Order: sequence, then structure tokens, then C-alpha cells
Amino acid sequence: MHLTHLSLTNFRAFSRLDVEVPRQILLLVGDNAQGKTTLLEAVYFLATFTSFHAAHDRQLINFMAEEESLPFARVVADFQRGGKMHRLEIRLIQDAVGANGARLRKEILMDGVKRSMQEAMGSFNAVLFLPQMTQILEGGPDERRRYLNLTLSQIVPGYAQALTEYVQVVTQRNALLKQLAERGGDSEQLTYWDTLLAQRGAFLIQERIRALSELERLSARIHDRLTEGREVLRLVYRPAYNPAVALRTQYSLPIETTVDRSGFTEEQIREGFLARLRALRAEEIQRGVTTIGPHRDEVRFTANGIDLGDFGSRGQVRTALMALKLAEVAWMREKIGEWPVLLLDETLAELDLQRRADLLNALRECDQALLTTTDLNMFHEAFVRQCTVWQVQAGCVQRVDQPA
Ligand SMILES: Nc1ncnc2c1ncn2[C@@H]1O[C@H](COP(=O)(O)OP(=O)(O)OP(=O)(O)O)[C@@H](O)[C@H]1O
Repeated sequence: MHLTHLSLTNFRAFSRLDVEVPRQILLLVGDNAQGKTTLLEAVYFLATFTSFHAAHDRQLINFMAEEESLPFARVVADFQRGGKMHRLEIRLIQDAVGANGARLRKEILMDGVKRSMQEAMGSFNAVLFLPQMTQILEGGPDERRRYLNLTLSQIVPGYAQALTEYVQVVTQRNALLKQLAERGGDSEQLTYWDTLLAQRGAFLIQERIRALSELERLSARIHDRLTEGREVLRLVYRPAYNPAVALRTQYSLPIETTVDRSGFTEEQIREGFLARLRALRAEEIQRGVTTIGPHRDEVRFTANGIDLGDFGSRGQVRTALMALKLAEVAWMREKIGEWPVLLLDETLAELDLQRRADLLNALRECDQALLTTTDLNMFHEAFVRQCTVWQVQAGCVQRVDQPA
């Protein structure tokens, strides 16, 4: 899959941008703070409807546009997928200030038809690679859950919808648990929420089991090549509700334990999850929160049995991240039969020569990749000649003609 046209209106520093996008490797060159990362952010926004940078969508609207009576930002992309052309449009509209303050509306149009975020998710796919993504390995468990959710939402039908509903159920259930803890009442009211939680949760758990085992297979192979067979990478899923473990040992599995959970049906996971919620009911009422389920899942990355998040060297973590990212690309390709668009922000600067060469080789296979850099010398002349180069300056883009 590849973009053919990108249009931005009031998207961060880009008041207006309209560009044809070539089907190949695109180098975005420019000094700091010129808008290179913003371009990647806009493209990733089309795949996930969320920014990898901004805490709030409101930050995406151009500062100047904020002064207008109806501030808005818009991203429109034409892209080819499976031989067909599509148009995806996202509008961010800040409604007039009412009694509850300004409200931001997000509208999504796929081929001209309004869709919910959950419906439109997966229409366009991208894989993002940022140097700070080592946080996926080194940061808290929420980083890994976020990574998993963004990746799976793009590819697994129904995942985004189930996740949205699951999060709503957790919120409602927590409110009820708190109310029962503070004011007492009939705990049987929980049964309705338990059923919904187990239903949506089982779907998420099963999809995570499946995806992680596939990503592990692909990333271990790449990692083996990158480390010349010296290290074995593993992705260890540690679900907060673990269908593979008897009740009393839920939290006591050592990290190196290999557990095959692929044989569980969704129904078995749901039944087990529900039974566990019943067993935990009194404790959960006392604590006022939902203590098990996908919102508390963990994934650990190990190399030769060593937990990379806790004990990995910088080099080991970067190598594992690269293996994971390349695996993600291959996984999406396997699943949807199309290459996702690759987005790499200043990634090369962090890599040694061998890793750099590996990464650039991988890019050659893909349909389209966008790379940002402040320094074109980071790349071999021969490589640059195969690419289209765009100079990005103060929110404007200009194609750089290369010598024939
Ligand atoms: N809502 C906004 N409206 C206008 N300008 C914005 C908005 N949000 C961010 N900017 C500005 O956009 C500029 C470009 O940022 P961007 O991160 O894309 O730069 P970059 O070229 O990737 O730089 P670097 O090489 O330092 O990463 C920055 O100066 C930033 O302050």
C-alpha cells in the first residue's frame, strides 16, 4: 500500500500542504523544527487516528487557526491498496466554547462516507519507528499495552471496537466496585459487568496471544540474524488473567517459563476469566478496582533469558527494538497481503553501520517509506540517488532535484 497524495490544512506548522507522494523511499531533509516529524505524525494519524506526539488532539491544530472562529485541522490522503484507490480524511473541529468549555470533534471520512474511528481503523496501515521507542522495552507496562493496541487495532478486525468497549466496561465496573465498597449494596449487580468484561476481555486476550506468538516467531528470526546467532529473543506475554495457569499460581510464573496458550478457545478464556472474577469479587470490592484483565497485561522482552527491560544494554535494547519493528512490518504484510507504509524518524543516527545497512535493505522491499533526517550524509550517495528527497523548511516542502 502506498500514499499517492497528501493534503494538510492547519495541521501543526503546516497551514496548507498539497503534495503528490512518490511510491518509493522518501527522504525528508531539513534543520530542526521545520516540520519533518509533523509529516510522519500526520501519516501515522491516518493509520491510528491518534498522535504519537501530542497528549491532546487539540495540539495538532495550527496555533494561528486557533484564533479563528471555528478552528479546525484536516488531513486528507489518497492511497492505493489492493490495486484500488481510496481517500481517507480526518477533520479535527473545535466547536464554539459552551458552558463546558471548547469541545473537539473528530470526523473521519473513508471514500467520502463518515465512519466511526473503530470502523475506519485498519483502512490504512503504517509502521512507525522512533528512536525513543526503546520505551516499549524499557518503559512501564502501559507503554507495551499501548504498542500492542495500536498495532493490533490496525490489523485485527474488531480489535479496536472490543478495546473501546472493554475500557468503558472497566470504567463502569470500577465505579460500581467503589460504590459497593463505600456504601455497600447488592454485589450481584456486578454480574452484568463481569459478563461483559469477560466477553470483551477474552477476545482481546486471545488476539494478543496469537499476535505475540506470531511477532515472536518473526522477530526472533530477524534478531538471530542481527546478533549473528548469539542471542535468542523472546516476547513473553504475561496476561493479568492467565488462562494457562491454575488459580492459586496466577502471579507466580517465572519470566523464563514458556507457556503455550494458543490452544485456548475464546469461550474457554471467557469462562475462566468469569470464574476468576467471581473468586476475586470480595477482594475487588474491598479494593474498589478491577484487578485482572487486558488493562493490566504485561509483555516482557528477553534475550537469552535475560529481561531486556531491566538488564539490557543500550545496544541490546536497540537491536531488539529493530527486530520487533521489522517483524511488525513483516507481520502486517503476512496478515493483509500488503506492505504497510514505513515511517522512520531520525532512526539511522542511533544505529551502527551494520544495523543501518540492515534497515535500509529492509526498506527496499517495501512499497513506500518516509525517513526524516537533518543530515543527508547519513546515507550513502548511491542510496540517496534511489530515493526522492524533499527539503522541509518552515512548514513547506520542496522536492530536491538530484543529479542524473
Ligand atoms: N499546533 C502547532 N501550530 C503551529 N506550529 C506548531 C504546532 N505544533 C508544533 N508546532 C511547531 O512545528 C515545528 C516543527 O516541528 P517538527 O517536530 O515537525 O520539526 P522537525 O523538523 O521534525 O524537527 P527535529 O529535527 O528537531 O525533530 C516546531 O517548531 C513546533 O514548535
